[in-house]
Amino acid sequence: MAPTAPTVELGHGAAMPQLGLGTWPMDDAEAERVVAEAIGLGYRLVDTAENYQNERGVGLGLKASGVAREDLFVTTKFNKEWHGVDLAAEACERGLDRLGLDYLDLLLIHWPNPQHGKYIEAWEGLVGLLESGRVKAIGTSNFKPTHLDRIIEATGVIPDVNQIQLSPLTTRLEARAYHKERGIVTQSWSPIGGQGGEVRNEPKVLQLAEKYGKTPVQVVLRWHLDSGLTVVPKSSDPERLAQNLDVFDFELEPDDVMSLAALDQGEAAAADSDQFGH
Ligand SMILES: NC(=O)C1=CN([C@@H]2O[C@H](COP(=O)(O)OP(=O)(O)OC[C@H]3O[C@@H](n4cnc5c(N)ncnc54)[C@H](OP(=O)(O)O)[C@@H]3O)[C@@H](O)[C@H]2O)C=CC1
Repeated sequence: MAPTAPTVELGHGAAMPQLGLGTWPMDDAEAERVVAEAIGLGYRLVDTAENYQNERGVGLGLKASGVAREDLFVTTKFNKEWHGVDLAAEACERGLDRLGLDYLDLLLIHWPNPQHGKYIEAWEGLVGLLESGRVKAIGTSNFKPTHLDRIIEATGVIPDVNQIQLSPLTTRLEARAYHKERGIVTQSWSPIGGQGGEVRNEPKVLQLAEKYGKTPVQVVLRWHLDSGLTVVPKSSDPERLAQNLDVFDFELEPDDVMSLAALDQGEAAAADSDQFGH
């Protein structure tokens, strides 16, 4: 059995596993099966979203796993239609209802949608949910430093987590430096390159896989962990789920971490949250 991922302490005190299960794109039936399997393998963090339309399946998978609620870490996110103080609270209640839970470990604003103009109000709503204890941690996703500046200035409350697209091909140095300065934990989405998967076929990755006797995906996941990042890789396959969690018995040498970061294709290769979002 693979080990359970170590945790990182978030700004508001919650302990979040450094590695968890991504669930996009899974439908309810697939999510129910995969979430239960993953927890059985040792996963404790599950990442979903209103937008994935699989929270009900995720919730059934959590229950089917038989693992106690307090030993699980559940993240969901809400869409821009809920960007408002009271609307964010309603989005949380609806998410909880779909998941069949009575609290969330982490609730994220999925995209800032700056053209919609209401993400500061959404953040104020999340601050209220944190204070009421309905959520243990609050955060953002796809927020740039300019968006983060505005919500922090408006409330004085720093997000626990900012979940952004990040891999050796999109290393997001500016965002990471900003997060580090403020104690925000960076969580990488599409950490192994998403469905296209280019990063896992990079010659440098293949060479390091050979050197460490690991798979290319294990090398890429280790790059995130050795760079101080947290990750939510997705797999629906039992063997790959086990493989992706089995990355806590080796570390990359610092030179190898740097050589993978040198694959960066720049900010333009990442989804632009000023232009994109649901
Ligand atoms: N906040 C946001 O806006 C976003 C958040 N996310 C979150 O991040 C998660 C991860 O991102 P995602 O885009 O899924 O990309 P990932 O980088 O996790 O890559 C997933 C792909 O890699 C394949 N894969 C997984 N493990 C292995 C392996 N060991 N060897 C070979 N192939 C493998 C999967 O296929 P298979 O299933 O067949 O194994 C799937 O096609 C999502 O599931 C979601 O939870 C994603 C996008 C946006």
